[in-house]
Amino acid sequence: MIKNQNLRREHCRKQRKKYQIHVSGRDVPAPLVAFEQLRTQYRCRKYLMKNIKEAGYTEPTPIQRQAITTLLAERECFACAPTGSGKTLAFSLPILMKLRVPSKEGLRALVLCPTRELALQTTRELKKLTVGTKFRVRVMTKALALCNDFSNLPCDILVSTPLRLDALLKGSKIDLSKVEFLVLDESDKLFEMGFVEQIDSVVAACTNPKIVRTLFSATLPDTVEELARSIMHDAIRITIGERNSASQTVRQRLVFVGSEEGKILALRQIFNESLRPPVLIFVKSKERAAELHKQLAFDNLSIDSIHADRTQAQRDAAVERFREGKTWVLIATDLMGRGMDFKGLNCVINYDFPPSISSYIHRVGRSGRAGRAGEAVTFYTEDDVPLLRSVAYVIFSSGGDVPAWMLSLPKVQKRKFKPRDSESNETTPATGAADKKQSSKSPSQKPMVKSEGFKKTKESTTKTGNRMEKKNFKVSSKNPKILNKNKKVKK
Ligand SMILES: Nc1ncnc2c1ncn2[C@@H]1O[C@H](COP(=O)(O)OP(=O)(O)OP(=O)(O)O)[C@@H](O)[C@H]1O
Repeated sequence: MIKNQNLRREHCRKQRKKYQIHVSGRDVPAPLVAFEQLRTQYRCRKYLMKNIKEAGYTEPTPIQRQAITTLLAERECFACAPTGSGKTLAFSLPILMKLRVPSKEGLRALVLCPTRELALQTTRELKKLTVGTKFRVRVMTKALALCNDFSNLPCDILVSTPLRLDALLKGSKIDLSKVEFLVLDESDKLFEMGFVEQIDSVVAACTNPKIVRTLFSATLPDTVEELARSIMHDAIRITIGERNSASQTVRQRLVFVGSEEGKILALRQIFNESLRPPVLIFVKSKERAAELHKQLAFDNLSIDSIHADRTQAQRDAAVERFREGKTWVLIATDLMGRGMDFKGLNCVINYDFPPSISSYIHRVGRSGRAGRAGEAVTFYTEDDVPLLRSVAYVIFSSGGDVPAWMLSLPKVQKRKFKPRDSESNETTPATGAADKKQSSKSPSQKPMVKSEGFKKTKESTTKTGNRMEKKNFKVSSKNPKILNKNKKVKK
């Protein structure tokens, strides 16, 4: 018996070493060896096995190996794995397995995403997995949010942005008391200022004592984990590879462009020398996106832009055309930086320097997905030097080449420059009236979070990232609102 246990432990250890799976927590379930094990050991239903096969997934990715068995064991977890490593399937698959069959009982799984675009994409992935069943997967759209009574709405899994859901909770229009699985996707983004209050109210409304809560992201700062740990129960931490690092399949380059004017010249040079569409260009604000779109309009390229000033229909169409390959070059703000999966995206260009390390990691992670090769070019000027060292380190630690002088630049203790306006403003809008109100404020205008659950004391809107950029989160020792409502909370 003891010998068998030791053998099993040794097997787990070897598996984790092979796939660079790092875990911490009590009694962590063994990682999955193969998808087939889901059928033989976990009684996975036929439809799901068929849909996994039809999606072309032959082998689980490292995060899927560990997160699937963890969630099947109904353990709460923090999962940090590189961009494009299959985190969506890592939470979708065990949720569908645990729900087993559609039910009239009401909403049983909830996935929160920071942007509407990501919510739509996640819904699409979930729908692909449920083909052949009567599972109802819904995305919380503007039209759906107008529904007056959700109790009669057939829905097993809901995907939403936090702000829209919070508005419904405030109007007592939706009941989350039956939710068995709560996923916070891109969780570090969700814990940023502006979202925390909404997350708090959603978490507090999920009163099912059996709820399993889970956080997924490619960047999970310690501060976010600490903050969430205060409400999670016996959570397991799963990290794949090095924490908060860029995907190793993306070849990353830094290009000095001298000044602002140098950027357009450098961009045209790249296009002339080696344009390999599709290309995604990141800029720091919606104004910059519109301006660059205008500048490139006569360059004989199939070009489009996506940002908060465009209507929902325009944004949806822009994403669709880019997916179909009709648009070669898409200019975007950080609205597109998180989670968006454009298969075969060859190149990301950071036209404007990213405002934080996490923004850098997520932006460049739009290419090089699912093990494919990708490329990321980041323009920088002298104004960008304060964050250059940190970005250079990220490139260096994911195997890229950077000049030695960049790594020896002085460490920036506190960001001397103001957070740029893109990430915080661009990822929240167009999810309803509340969202619009939110997005029209600059980070410095945003109200302090009053939530009693996850508290922050200082502004840190765009400061997610690795340890080089600590957030000013303060974990409240008590979370009265949540402690009262969720029985499973660790005291
Ligand atoms: N087991 C698998 N085998 C092959 N491809 C997979 C597998 N699982 C997922 N994929 C594919 O990998 C791509 C990236 O998956 P996904 O969008 O879930 O990544 P992610 O880890 O959530 O990335 P991000 O951090 O950027 O949100 C998708 O195109 C998906 O279809």
